[in-house]
Amino acid sequence: MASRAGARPRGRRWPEDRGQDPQRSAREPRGGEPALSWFAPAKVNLYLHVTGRRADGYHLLDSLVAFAGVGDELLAAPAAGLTLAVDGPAAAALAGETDNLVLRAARALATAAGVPAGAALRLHKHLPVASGIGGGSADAAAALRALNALWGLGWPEARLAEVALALGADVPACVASRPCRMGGIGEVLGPAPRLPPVGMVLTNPRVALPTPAVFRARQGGFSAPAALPSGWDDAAGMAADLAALGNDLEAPAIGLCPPVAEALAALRSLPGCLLARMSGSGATCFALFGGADDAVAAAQLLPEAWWRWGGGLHGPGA
Ligand SMILES: C[C@@](CO)(OP(=O)(O)O)[C@H](O)COP(=O)(O)OP(=O)(O)OC[C@H]1O[C@@H](n2ccc(N)nc2=O)[C@H](O)[C@@H]1O
Ligand SMILES: Nc1ncnc2c1ncn2[C@@H]1O[C@H](COP(=O)(O)OP(=O)(O)O)[C@@H](O)[C@H]1O
Repeated sequence: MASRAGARPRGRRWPEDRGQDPQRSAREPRGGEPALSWFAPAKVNLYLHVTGRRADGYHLLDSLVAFAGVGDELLAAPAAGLTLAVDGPAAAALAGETDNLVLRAARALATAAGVPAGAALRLHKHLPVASGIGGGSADAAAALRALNALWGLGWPEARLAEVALALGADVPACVASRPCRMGGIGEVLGPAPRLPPVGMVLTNPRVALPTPAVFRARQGGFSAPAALPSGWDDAAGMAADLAALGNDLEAPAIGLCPPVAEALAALRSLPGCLLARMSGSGATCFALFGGADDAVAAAQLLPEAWWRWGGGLHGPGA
């Protein structure tokens, strides 16, 4: 349930003077080793329509993606070789991971840039793994941004996004880490409608749900892309429009993992809940509220055994 409250007060935008990367922040050196930290926020699919399927089996999507004020944190320091240490409340879920997306991202960037892959990386893992909020994708994206700076590459976001797509369909959106309209298999990123300040609760009944299985379990045809306004003035108007849309992966996810339905019912019963829906391929579900304070209070009412978080959005709209 960590948020970046210590490094970035909730509801405040990043200061303009932090340099070219709004996710980068100064960090006290750890153990005498100078390090910079990058925030890897949770990705939330406010709606998700599966609009088609490519010949290679990947699905075409239409989704409005926003980022929550909770996430992992990646620290990067100069080093001759490439190392990664993982700690934090969700680290145990990655104990058996032999090919962490952070290391894959580092190697992919080094290869693409033709530079040696040298960095001492430390990942504070807070987000539940395999849970529909793109934690691994956010970590990979943070690594790309961190090493772009550490290795002095100065690549623009579009060039990083090319390396990102080879790591996962969600990684380009996580490189952007700002609200966007997602198309293609995840690599077509357009502007999002203007988002109002909203509160958000995220919860996961602590069940991992692998993305390929959920896509495989999907039945029926395809949905049309949504028609969205240019912006919303308040959370209630945004929730009302989103209520007319859906997450096409929600039904197959519930079929594979009934606790998703329990999480949705619990979110809908919270005072002030404007909308509750599953994110991505699940099992994490979100609820929207009028403000961040309402969401913080509501999250406390969910079962303690679940992963739960309440707050505001990351970036514009926060
Ligand atoms: C469903 C989404 C929605 O944002 O979120 P998550 O549930 O992962 O958070 C993403 O599209 C997930 O992106 P990501 O997790 O990066 O997917 P990848 O690693 O590239 O693909 C994992 C598997 O998911 C399926 N897949 C993924 C993306 C896509 N557009 N079509 C697919 O069919 C494929 O079976 C693929 O082998
Ligand atoms: N740093 C990482 N964080 C999370 N998962 C990782 C990481 N590195 C590799 N993985 C692998 O990627 C898979 C998908 O993880 P994740 O991005 O959390 O899923 P989702 O996109 O559904 O939220 C995990 O099952 C895990 O095996």
